[in-house]
Amino acid sequence: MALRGPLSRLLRFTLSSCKQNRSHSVAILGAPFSKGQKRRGVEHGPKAIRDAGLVERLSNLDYAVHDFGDLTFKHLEKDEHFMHVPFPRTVGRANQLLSGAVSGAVGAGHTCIMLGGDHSLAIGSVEGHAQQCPDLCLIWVDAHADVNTPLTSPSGNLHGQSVAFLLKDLQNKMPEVPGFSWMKPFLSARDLVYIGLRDVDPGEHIILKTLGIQYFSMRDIDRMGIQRVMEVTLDHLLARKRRPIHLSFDIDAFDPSLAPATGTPVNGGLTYREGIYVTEEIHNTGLLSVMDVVEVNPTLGATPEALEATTSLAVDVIASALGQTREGAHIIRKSGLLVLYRASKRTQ
Ligand SMILES: NC(=[NH2+])NCCC[C@H](N)C(=O)O
Ligand SMILES: [Mn+2]
Ligand SMILES: [Mn+2]
Repeated sequence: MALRGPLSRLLRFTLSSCKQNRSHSVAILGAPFSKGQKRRGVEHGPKAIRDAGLVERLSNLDYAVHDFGDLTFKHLEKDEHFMHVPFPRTVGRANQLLSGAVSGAVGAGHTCIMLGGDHSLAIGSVEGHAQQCPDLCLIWVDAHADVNTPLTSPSGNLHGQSVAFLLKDLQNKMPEVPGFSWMKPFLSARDLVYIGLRDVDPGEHIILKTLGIQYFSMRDIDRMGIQRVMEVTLDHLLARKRRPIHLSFDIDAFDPSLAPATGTPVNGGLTYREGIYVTEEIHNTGLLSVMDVVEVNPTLGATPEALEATTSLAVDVIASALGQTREGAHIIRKSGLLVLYRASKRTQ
């Protein structure tokens, strides 16, 4: 597992503190990895999202954009199933590498955008973020809860189990999966909120209920409206104290009519406006520290248009999480400084 030049340089430059107010510099980390599930193609996600114009869009938002390229993941030869879980050591090693890269980027003061790859990558991404920011909170936007343990998982796929590896509260329910001895669970159930759920396995439902995890299913969004959902989400996570946000955004949270190029689509997902509202509100906290965008699988777009819709949607949610507004913005002079004026910030 080797690192490319700029990334290895980044890793050497780590600071221990976690800044509360994120800088105006963004690190992009590509994670072309697909072994957390059985459909190949999702490893081409980072290239497809870059090709949809990501760097240019973020530069237009006035960020210093540092694209650190793609990590290089190796498939381990001797990697037998663990129970019915495929490629445990390969997934474990990939996440260990990614964890170091995310920790390096956050430590160097960047807001970090991790482009997947499948959602098993959130294990390393959140773990690396927590190395720098132990008090982080996690917003998981997804059709799925991804909180199966190897014992509850119907598929065995690790992309459906990422959250179980993170949660302290599940420690005694998790067997020792080979490839993951480098990490320990660190997240409390109360530091996590789900948005967009609509395909939750029975074992996952037991976990959500017994741990009292705050979640908003698509039915909750229908009932409460996305504005109230975000109000309760941010209140739940930030009312006691302001702290860094990790946003893990699975593109299958969106309705498949908007994001068809993904491996496990589920009908009845977020509308474009609901998804963008989620990221706008997260941006407005000023606390976004790391964002994952995962499960874009370019080989599953039935037509070039279907693929284009999915990748440009991925770019839109990233830009929105980083401050692109629908109402517009302009530069003003304030005590001798030029500052970007966004009217939506007035209501904070
Ligand atoms: N990251 C995802 N798209 N996860 C889909 C998970 C589907 C199912 N719950 C499973 O455990 O296999
Ligand atoms: Mn999903
Ligand atoms: Mn997911």
